[in-house]
Amino acid sequence: MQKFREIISHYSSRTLPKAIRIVEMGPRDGLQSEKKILPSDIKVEFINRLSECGYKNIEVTSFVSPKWVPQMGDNLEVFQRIYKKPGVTYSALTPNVKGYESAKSVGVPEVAIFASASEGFSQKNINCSIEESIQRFRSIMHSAYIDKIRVRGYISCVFGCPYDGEISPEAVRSVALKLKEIGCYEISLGDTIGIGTPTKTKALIESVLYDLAPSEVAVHFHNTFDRALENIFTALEMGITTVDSSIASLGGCPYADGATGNVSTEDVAFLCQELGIETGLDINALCRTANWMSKISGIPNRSVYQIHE
Ligand SMILES: CC(C)(COP(=O)([O-])OP(=O)([O-])OC[C@H]1O[C@@H](n2cnc3c(N)ncnc32)[C@H](O)[C@@H]1OP(=O)([O-])[O-])[C@@H](O)C(=O)NCCC(=O)NCCSC(=O)C[C@@](C)(O)CC(=O)[O-]
Repeated sequence: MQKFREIISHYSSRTLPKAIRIVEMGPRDGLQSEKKILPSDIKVEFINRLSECGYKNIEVTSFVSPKWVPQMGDNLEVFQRIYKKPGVTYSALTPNVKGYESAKSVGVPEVAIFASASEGFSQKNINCSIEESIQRFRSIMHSAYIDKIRVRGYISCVFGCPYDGEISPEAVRSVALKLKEIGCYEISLGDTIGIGTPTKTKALIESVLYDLAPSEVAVHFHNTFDRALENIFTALEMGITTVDSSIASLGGCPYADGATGNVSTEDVAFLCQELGIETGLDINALCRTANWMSKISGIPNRSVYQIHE
């Protein structure tokens, strides 16, 4: 809680947005690197519970190769079985046209393509160079435009890469511009290995805001070194209003050893509440869902803000 106190005292005098949108990552980024593959029944119930927490956006699964990420191998079943609450957008990751077509076959209304700011991670994660990935994504964009499916873009390794080391803000800016040019409505900046700091966050956001409006940028921090919350509030000060997070701080990345989960949704929502920022989320419902998930899956709840039932 000391961290919370520091953030509240540091940011309460700053200019922050009145409201933000939180995109829930738990079912996808959260579960994709868990050693244990959870039964589809649990995933479906998990997403149904999340749907009652007040989100507008939940990333449900990924239509990637099951040989690469077996944890998401039940993508079709999970997407088909979840209750689709009106007003909530349920999205999924698609790395190529094959994934896109599978997602479309079960009525996914929004997909996300995922590029990297580093060549090494691009090769390890999606088996092609950055430039080749952009070409693949063009084919997805072409179909998505015809099908009226919205496309979000991710950039991984925005500060550093487990294979290539430090990444410059200019490298991220260049990929962000390409994703915008091919038609992504929003680009989420992924600190995949969680090495961001407020100073680095400021430099990165300044760089991408040369080409993108703040409303076209989201931030996606993993919390490896416990800096994610400070980085988020630095981004909010700079006009960003979309934050990716994961309930119970679930997650990691199958191709970035040692990276821990996304920043906790409960922690972000609680701090926003204390700072007078509207998230639309019911914090008690979030905490109960995190407790349920942790109990049924055996995955620890790593959120700082918890309720003990
Ligand atoms: C991109 C590929 C598929 C290339 O993988 P590849 O092996 O180069 O693919 P390929 O086109 O050569 O095909 C090989 C086989 O895979 C099949 N295949 C091909 N595509 C699909 C598909 N979509 N769905 C199901 N199956 C597929 C294809 O049909 C074929 O099957 P076979 O003939 O051998 O039986 C692979 O590398 C892959 O799936 N990678 C995804 C890895 C992944 O999900 N990583 C985690 C994502 S998280 C992330 O990136 C970071 C982020 C977004 O969270 C932000 C952050 O945290 O910072």
